[in-house]
Amino acid sequence: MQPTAEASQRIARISAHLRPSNLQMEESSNLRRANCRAKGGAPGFKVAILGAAGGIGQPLALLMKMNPLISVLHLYDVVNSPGVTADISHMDTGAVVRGFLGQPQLENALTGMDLVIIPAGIPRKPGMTRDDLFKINAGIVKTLCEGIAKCCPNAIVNLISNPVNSTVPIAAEVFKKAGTYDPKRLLGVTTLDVVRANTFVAEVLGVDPRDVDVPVVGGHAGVTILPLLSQVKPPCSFTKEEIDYLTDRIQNGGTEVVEAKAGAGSATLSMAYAAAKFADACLRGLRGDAGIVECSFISSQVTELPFFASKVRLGRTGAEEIFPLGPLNEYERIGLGKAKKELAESIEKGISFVKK
Ligand SMILES: NC(=O)c1ccc[n+]([C@@H]2O[C@H](COP(=O)([O-])OP(=O)(O)OC[C@H]3O[C@@H](n4cnc5c(N)ncnc54)[C@H](O)[C@@H]3O)[C@@H](O)[C@H]2O)c1
Ligand SMILES: O=C(O)C[C@H](O)C(=O)O
Repeated sequence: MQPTAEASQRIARISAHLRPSNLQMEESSNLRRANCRAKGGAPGFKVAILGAAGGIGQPLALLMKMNPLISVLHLYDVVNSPGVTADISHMDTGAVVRGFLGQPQLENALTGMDLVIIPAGIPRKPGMTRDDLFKINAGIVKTLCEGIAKCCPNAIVNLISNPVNSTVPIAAEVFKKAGTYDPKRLLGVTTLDVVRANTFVAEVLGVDPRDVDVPVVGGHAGVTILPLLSQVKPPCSFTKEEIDYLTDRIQNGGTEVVEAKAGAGSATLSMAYAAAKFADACLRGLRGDAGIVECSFISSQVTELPFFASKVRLGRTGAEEIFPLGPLNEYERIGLGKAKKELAESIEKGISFVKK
C-alpha cells in the first residue's frame, strides 16, 4: 500500500530529523519541537542541570524527569549531553527534556529556569581532599554562575560541585558582582551528609532510616561536617564509643566511597538521590508548601562565619528562615570549634578567588 501524501511528508520530516548532521543540539531539538505539539507549556517548574552527563548528572536527570513538579528539564554539559538527553527524553513522564551542549548553548540552557542544579566539575580520587578540586572546579562554578546571573537571576541555585565550602562563596561573589545576589536563593547541597547520618544512625539503633532525622551542620568536608547526635529525632542516646564511630563515619562517608571506587570517582548514586531529595524540597517550597525544612550550606548569621550549614525552612523565595543550632553538648562544642577554623579558610579562599 502506498503511503498517503500526508504520511510521506511526516516520514520525510522525521527522517530529516534523524539524519546525522553538524547541527548543534539545541537546533536539532528546535526542529523536533517545531514538528511536535508538545512545547513544554504545561504548569510546573523549569529546572536545569549543569553537568548533566556526569556521574551525578545522569542519575539526577533520571530522578528529576520522574518529578511531577517539573514541566521542563534542561540538561547541559560540555560533553555527551545529546546522548543523555535522547535517552532520558524517552521516559513517559511529564517533563519535556531538552539538551544543550557546550558553552555557546549555556545561555539557552539557563533562560527561564526556576531552579538550577550544579553538579559540574571533577570528582576526587583516593588520596585527594575536596580542596584539591578547587583549582579546576572554582573556574567552572564561576563561569556557570556568571551565566545564571545573566539568564535566570531569580532562579534558586543548588550547588553540588566541590569543594562546596568554597564554591558557594564563589557563587555568592559572582552574583554580588552582577548585582543579582539574593542569599536566600543560593544553597549549597549538604543533603548527602544528612542522608548518610540518617542511615548510619539507623544501623546503630536497629531502626528504619526513614524514621530517623539527624541534623548535620557546619560545612561539607571532613571535620566541617558536624552531626548533632544530641538532637537526633526520635530522641535517643548513644555510648561514647557509638558517638566516636558515628561522627567519624559521617565525616568520612565521602572518602569511604572514593576509596571503594578506587579511582573511578566519588559518590554519584547516593548523591543523585540526595540532590533529587533536596531539589524536590526546594520546588515544594517554591510551590508554597508549608514546613519544608532541610539542612543546607548558606549565607548565615548562625555563627560569626559568613556561610554555615544548618537547618533552613524553604519557601516561595528560597531559604526563608535559618534555624539556630540549638543546645550543643561538650563533644559538639569542641567539634564546632574545629569546623569553624577550617570553614573560615575555605570560605575566604572562595571569596578571594573572585575578588582577585
Ligand atoms: N555536594 C556533595 O555532597 C557532593 C557529593 C558528591 C560529589 N560532589 C561533587 O560533584 C562534582 C561532580 O561529581 P561527578 O561524580 O558527577 O563528576 P563527573 O566527572 O562524573 O561529572 C562531572 C560532569 O561535569 C561536566 N563538566 C565539566 N566542566 C563543565 C562545565 N564547564 N560546564 C558544564 N559541565 C561541565 C563534565 O563533562 C562531567 O560530565 C564533583 O566536584 C564532586 O566532588 C559533591
Ligand atoms: O567525597 C567526595 O569527594 C564527594 C562528596 O563530597 C561526598 O561527600 O561523597
